[in-house]
Amino acid sequence: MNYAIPEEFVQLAELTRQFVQKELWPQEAVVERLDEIPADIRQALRAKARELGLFAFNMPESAGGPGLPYFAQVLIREQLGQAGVALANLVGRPPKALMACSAQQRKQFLEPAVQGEKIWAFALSEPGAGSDAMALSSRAIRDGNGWRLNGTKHFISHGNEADFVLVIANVQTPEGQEPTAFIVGQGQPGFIVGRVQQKMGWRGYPICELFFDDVFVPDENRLGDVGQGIKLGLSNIQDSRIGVAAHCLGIAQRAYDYAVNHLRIRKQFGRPLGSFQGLQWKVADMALDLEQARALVYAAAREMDLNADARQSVSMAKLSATEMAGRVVDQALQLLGGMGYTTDVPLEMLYRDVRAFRIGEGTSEIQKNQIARACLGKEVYSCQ
Ligand SMILES: Cc1cc2nc3c(=O)[nH]c(=O)nc-3n(C[C@H](O)[C@H](O)[C@H](O)COP(=O)(O)OP(=O)(O)OC[C@H]3O[C@@H](n4cnc5c(N)ncnc54)[C@H](O)[C@@H]3O)c2cc1C
Repeated sequence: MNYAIPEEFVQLAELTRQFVQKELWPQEAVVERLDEIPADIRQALRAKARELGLFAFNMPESAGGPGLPYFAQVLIREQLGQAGVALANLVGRPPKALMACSAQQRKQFLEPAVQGEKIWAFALSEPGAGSDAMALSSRAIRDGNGWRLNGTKHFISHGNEADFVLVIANVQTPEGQEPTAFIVGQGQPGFIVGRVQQKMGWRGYPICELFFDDVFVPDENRLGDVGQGIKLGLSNIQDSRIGVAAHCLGIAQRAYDYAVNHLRIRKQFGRPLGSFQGLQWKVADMALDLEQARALVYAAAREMDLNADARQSVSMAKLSATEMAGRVVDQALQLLGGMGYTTDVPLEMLYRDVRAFRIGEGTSEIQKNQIARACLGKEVYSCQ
């Protein structure tokens, strides 16, 4: 399909495609086996991503990033999605919430994040607060020139290895509980890394429990104002959702390409598999499914570039692309037969990896809520 992609964005996507295929694909087997990215490989790949200008591709120029439009970011992320999740994420995307850094905080937090010198984790989810992010039980209480932070977080990506964690906790004010963002450094007294949570896919990409036991946070490590925590934490939720959607296009495309190639060369009953009409129709369904999702993702990114309220379109794109990728990878694996189930080909990895995207950055059900709210209007939608 012709999406009238500007030539410079086509080149960016091509540069990313080559990086993925030359640098990331060869490391997938070792990451899958070890469930971690060895330090030397991690450093080399981060350096390469920086050299190619891909690092922090999500950041605006004012933060030292390339200032790419969302459409270009989506094209890059789509290509990165063709690699295993942990490797794809080495191309850092610092939390956009850091844009709220004060002039003083920029040097210490924002700049090292954009340059890839410091790794960040974002800690919102708790055992009692998932889709309902407002149900936080983490608390911060005023203590002299700072705060005492107590609480438990879980599922925190890179929480065990991040230099800094952006923690959202409630502060009691006369108006009630006000979610507020705090920056906590690794190794600070009372900051305890708990279990690395074992999971189905995303090997080499740790998620873990974090405990905050009376951690002292100086006031200069508060990000934004009291009460701005959820707003800040979720300030890049549209970016994250469109990014996940684009990533899933990449996963699905890789699986689809693998399956189509297999149908061309594999023969059974004396004929290429691709000559059986039952399988041809599967390919047609996969191609259609993929292209429908791609059209939604590209359209939503363009809407974001127009500074429009793109919440409904982004939720449609996220819902459509993540669900589509699950279906396409499943069919692709089926088309490879027994080979698809082995670790000799990447389909079983993609099958495991793709599942989490229907959960993170707002589940499929939460995307439907967002879409329905826009369709029905807030008053009717929220009427009890
Ligand atoms: C791989 C991975 C990485 C993650 N990384 C991070 C991270 O770095 N930082 C972080 O803070 N969090 C992270 N998370 C957590 C993630 O954001 C949550 O898992 C997600 O928001 C869903 O919350 P939950 O798991 O508590 O599910 P729940 O909210 O308990 O939902 C359970 C089920 O109920 C459904 N449901 C809930 N409410 C409604 C409703 N109102 N209407 C209809 N259905 C509903 C959900 O869709 C889901 O199917 C990560 C999760 C995963 C899997």
